Formats: sequence, structure tokens, C-alpha cells
Amino acid sequence: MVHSKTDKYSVILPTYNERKNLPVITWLLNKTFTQHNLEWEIIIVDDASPDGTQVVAKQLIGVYGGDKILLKPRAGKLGLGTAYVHGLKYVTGNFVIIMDADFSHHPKFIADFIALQKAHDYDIVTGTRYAGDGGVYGWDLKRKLVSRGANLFATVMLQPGVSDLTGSFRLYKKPVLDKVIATTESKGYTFQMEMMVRARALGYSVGEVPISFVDRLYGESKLGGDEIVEYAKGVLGLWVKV
Ligand SMILES: Nc1nc2c(ncn2[C@@H]2O[C@H](COP(=O)(O)OP(=O)(O)O[C@H]3O[C@H](CO)[C@@H](O)[C@H](O)[C@@H]3O)[C@@H](O)[C@H]2O)c(=O)[nH]1
Ligand SMILES: [Mg+2]
Repeated sequence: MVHSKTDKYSVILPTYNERKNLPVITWLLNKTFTQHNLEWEIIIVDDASPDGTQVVAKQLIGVYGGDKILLKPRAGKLGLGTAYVHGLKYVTGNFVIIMDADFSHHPKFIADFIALQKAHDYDIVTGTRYAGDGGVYGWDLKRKLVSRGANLFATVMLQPGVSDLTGSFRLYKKPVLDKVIATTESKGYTFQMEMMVRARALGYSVGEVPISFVDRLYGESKLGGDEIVEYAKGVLGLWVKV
């Protein structure tokens, strides 16, 4: 890959009770970026996790340095969407990667994201579980149906032309993320879908990389029934507006 000397990749990592996952995901991110000779930083947005995630984050700052690992905590569990908004304030790179901290999003795919972005000068590259070799592993049937249903519903209603609307493994040009995030209203899991629909409505180009999404080993998902209702409302709201 050919990189401009000034390119820097900032990873926003939202965490809630990810004490066991954080050291390994950080190690893998460091490995990926170092292998490809890329400038990087990780911004950990932890929402006062009771499991001691922040203690671990501070240890990682000690290991990798305060220029590589930034801990930007919040006082309570304020949701995934606003965690990205918060993290973005501290980004110093010209590209931003958002991903989960629980290995459902493997850092090895980041090299593919970056190569595809460079090849087409895409504004956004998104991982997709629902095209090419992409897939989901470890989810029960109910969770698979919820995810498929959520994607199908938004695809039919809003037709944004992107195969995975609810996934949250994405690479953005920093100014593009600033613009799209400023127009997005959702706070929780609906955020990803709204971001993509808004981005397409603003005319931004989107590339897709098939990813295998593997369910977490440690801890549990924070997706609940009320998030599903919020999502349906979000799709209908956008259907009226966009
Ligand atoms: N700071 C913060 N982080 C949070 C919060 N809720 C979740 N997280 C963090 O956000 C990431 C995803 O949360 P999970 O709870 O593991 O989500 P999931 O059920 O595996 O859902 C995945 O699939 C969804 C559907 O495709 C995605 O929408 C979602 O982003 C994620 O990729 C994890 O790193 C988790 O610690 C929150 O309120 N605040
Ligand atoms: Mg998860």
C-alpha cells in the first residue's frame, strides 16, 4: 500500500464492561498498524464501566504511551451513538475507524478497508456481513433474524444501496464523519443505520468490505428490546425526512 506521510488512523473504541477484551484488541490493533507502517491512535470512550475497564485502559496507556492510547471516559452509560460523537472530539487523525471492542470486528480487516479506500478515494468504507464472503458466527437464530430483519426493513424503506446498514465496523474520512455525525439524531444502536442513510443522502461514496462478524467470547451484548423499538422508529422517521 502507498500512504501519504500525513495519513493517520484514529480508532474510536466505545467500551462498556470490556475489561477482558481491551488488552487483546489493543495488541491486535497495534500489530495491524505497525505491520502496515501506519500512524495510529486509539480513543477509548468508556461509560463508567463497573468492571474496571478504565483501570485496564490506564495500564495500556502505560504500555503504549499517551499519544497512542487516549482514555476519554463519560460519567455513565450514555449509549453507543453519543460515544462516537464524544470520541470524535479528540481525534487527531485524518481517517477515523469505528469498531466494537469485543472482537466481533477483527482488526485484520482494517488493511482491506484502507486499501479499498485508497483505490477509489471512498469517503466511507463499511464492513458488510451481508455481501460476498461476509457472515455472522455465533449468534442464535433470534439474533440473526433481528439483524437481517433490521437491515431488510431499512433497505426496503430507505434504499440507501449499502448491504449492511446496522453494522458498525467502518472507516471514514474525518471531515466526512464530522459532517454526517452532525446531521444524525439517534443515540443508541439505530445510529449506524441513520449515519449510512444520511451519508448516502449527502452524496458520499461508500465502499464495502465483506467481514466475518464473530460473537463475543467475554461479557454480554448490550442490545435490548427497547433498542429494537427505537430502531423501527428511527427507520420510519428517516423515511419521512430523507
Ligand atoms: N461507551 C459505550 N460503549 C458501549 C455502549 N453500549 C455498547 N458499547 C460498546 O459498543 C460495542 C458493541 O456493543 P455490543 O453490546 O457488543 O453490541 P452487539 O450486540 O455485539 O452488537 C453489534 O452488532 C450490532 C448490530 O449489527 C451493531 O449495531 C453494534 O454496533 C455491534 O456491532 C462494544 O465495544 C461495547 O462495549 C454504551 O452505552 N457506551
Ligand atoms: Mg458485540
